[in-house]
Amino acid sequence: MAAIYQAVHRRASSLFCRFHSTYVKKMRYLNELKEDDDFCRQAQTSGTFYLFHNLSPFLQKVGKKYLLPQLSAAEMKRILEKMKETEQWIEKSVLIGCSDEHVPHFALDLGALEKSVIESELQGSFTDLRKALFVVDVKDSPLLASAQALLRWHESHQYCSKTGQPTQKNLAGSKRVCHASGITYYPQMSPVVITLVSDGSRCLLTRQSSFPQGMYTALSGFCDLGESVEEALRREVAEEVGLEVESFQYSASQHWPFPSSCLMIACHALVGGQQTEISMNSLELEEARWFGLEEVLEGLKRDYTSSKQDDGSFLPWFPPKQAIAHKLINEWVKQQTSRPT
Ligand SMILES: NC(=O)c1ccc[n+]([C@@H]2O[C@H](COP(=O)([O-])OP(=O)(O)OC[C@H]3O[C@@H](n4cnc5c(N)ncnc54)[C@H](O)[C@@H]3O)[C@@H](O)[C@H]2O)c1
Ligand SMILES: [Mg+2]
Repeated sequence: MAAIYQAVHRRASSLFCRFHSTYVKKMRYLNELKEDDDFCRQAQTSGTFYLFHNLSPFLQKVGKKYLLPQLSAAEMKRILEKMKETEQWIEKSVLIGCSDEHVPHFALDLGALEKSVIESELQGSFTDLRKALFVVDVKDSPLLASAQALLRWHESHQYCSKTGQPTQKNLAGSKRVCHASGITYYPQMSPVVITLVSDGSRCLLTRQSSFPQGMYTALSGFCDLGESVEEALRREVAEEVGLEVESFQYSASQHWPFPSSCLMIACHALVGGQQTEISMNSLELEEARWFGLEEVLEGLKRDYTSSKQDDGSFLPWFPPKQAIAHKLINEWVKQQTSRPT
């Protein structure tokens, strides 16, 4: 009965959808896949698959480029047969999007299978996300980050935290349910505020000891439970560098997979000209200092390799364009260079 209702509902929505844009149709289609297990199971037979192994994405190197291959359902079956595994593996995949033509995309972690066999069969390698994210085409990195985040969430939410019983994912992987308690778990992320503080003519960039040598970035911090974005922003700036924010402006947001699923909320903040002396919290930061426009422009031209000096020290460089900190720094430069002198 439920299946008939869903089929009728789908027919009605597709008629209704004739008047909708490609984007709206796509979002409605994805939503249906999340809500209807049978529909999603059927979609898995015509979808494409991105492979992971213990959360490392599968990449192919072609010339100097790293490609993110999508396997068809037929190729998936062939690989699984070759490894003497059943097609049921496909049901372990999670939905991560679809094309404008409604070809659904799934991510599947084959961590329990022999890595080297898959790598030689498909002529590529499973690559740590910390490398993969920065070598694939920039347009592919958000997909890679969110696919890994969803797979990671499922891997770490196999059991109900109330009953200790196994939880079960829906076909699309948009939730997990504990049938003993009836609790539904949804994928979670932690909100983080990232703030480029300026005093009007300089910007404040910081280093943690865990960063690659020479890399400086904007201040960041996890939001505490119950805090608004503006409260978290003011608190983090006060905690980490001892300054009081006068005003701030939202810039953009980004999903970030490290350490696991953050929603980065990026802002520009101003501190008063009278109040620019940094009092750094050395438990959290290794260095925090003001950078002038010239130094920022020079830093933007460098990366890890080119910042290394003959004596082994590193000149400042900033996060690559995949990181939202890069956007904040670029926006600050634009604002400084477009100001009337
Ligand atoms: N994409 C970017 O451009 C960009 C730039 C800077 C930082 N980041 C990310 O922002 C994240 C947070 O920045 P930070 O390290 O300065 O934060 P932070 O200043 O809040 O300090 C981190 C500490 O906060 C605690 N903490 C509180 N809530 C936490 C939670 N939900 N998850 C993990 N730890 C929590 C832990 O003790 C942790 O060591 C980092 O993990 C980093 O990957 C991204
Ligand atoms: Mg911080």
